[in-house]
Amino acid sequence: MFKHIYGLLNGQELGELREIAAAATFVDGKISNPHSQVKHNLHLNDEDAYKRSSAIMAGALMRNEEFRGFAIPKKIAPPLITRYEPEMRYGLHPDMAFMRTHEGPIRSDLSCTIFLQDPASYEGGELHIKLGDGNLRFKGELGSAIVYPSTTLHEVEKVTRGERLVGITFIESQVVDPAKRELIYELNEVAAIEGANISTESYTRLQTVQQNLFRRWGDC
Ligand SMILES: O=C(O)CCC(=O)C(=O)O
Ligand SMILES: [Fe+2]
Repeated sequence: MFKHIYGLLNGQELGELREIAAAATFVDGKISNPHSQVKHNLHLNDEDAYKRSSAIMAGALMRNEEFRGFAIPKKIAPPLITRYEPEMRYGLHPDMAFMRTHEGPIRSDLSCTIFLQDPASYEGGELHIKLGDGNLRFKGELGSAIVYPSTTLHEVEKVTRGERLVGITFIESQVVDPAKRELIYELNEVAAIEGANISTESYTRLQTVQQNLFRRWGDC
């Protein structure tokens, strides 16, 4: 399942992130994956800038109800600003199952791209996700984010004009199994939408089902 979160970042946050990116130093993205033959991008590499920018993006994700409902996050890797200049791309790859972050190890259940650039200002650079013979392409609006399963094979297509600036992060969910997470998400969404339209007794029973499913399928 895929979730597009519109308006994740407000104007002030976007401004700060773009200012941080403009002043920071970037290095070859292979720093995090030296053996990759397909990774051609740039990672922000400046401790203070990383701290400030990841706090803004992680804060925006954690206050966003849509994100929390969909991802049921346990841990979020500090989001990292990544830049693609013309001719840069990140060829088809799977994401690593386990990652080390300076806040400790996490399992990547979901991957997330936060779009920090107006899509009209660059050409190419679509996030392309393969689903068997199917293909999904995302080029999000400024300030929006796409959350997708880390289990997919995906790539960032070549940027042919302008600059693609994004924040990337990985999320460990309280519900490991994607099918179970999706069922909990759907049930919670319907309960939130319809809760006021059913009797108090039925709503209480529904809440019991929600909590007991979560208790069975989730972990803390
Ligand atoms: O930039 C993106 O949209 C995704 C990058 C990516 O696939 C990764 O860092 O593993
Ligand atoms: Fe990836």
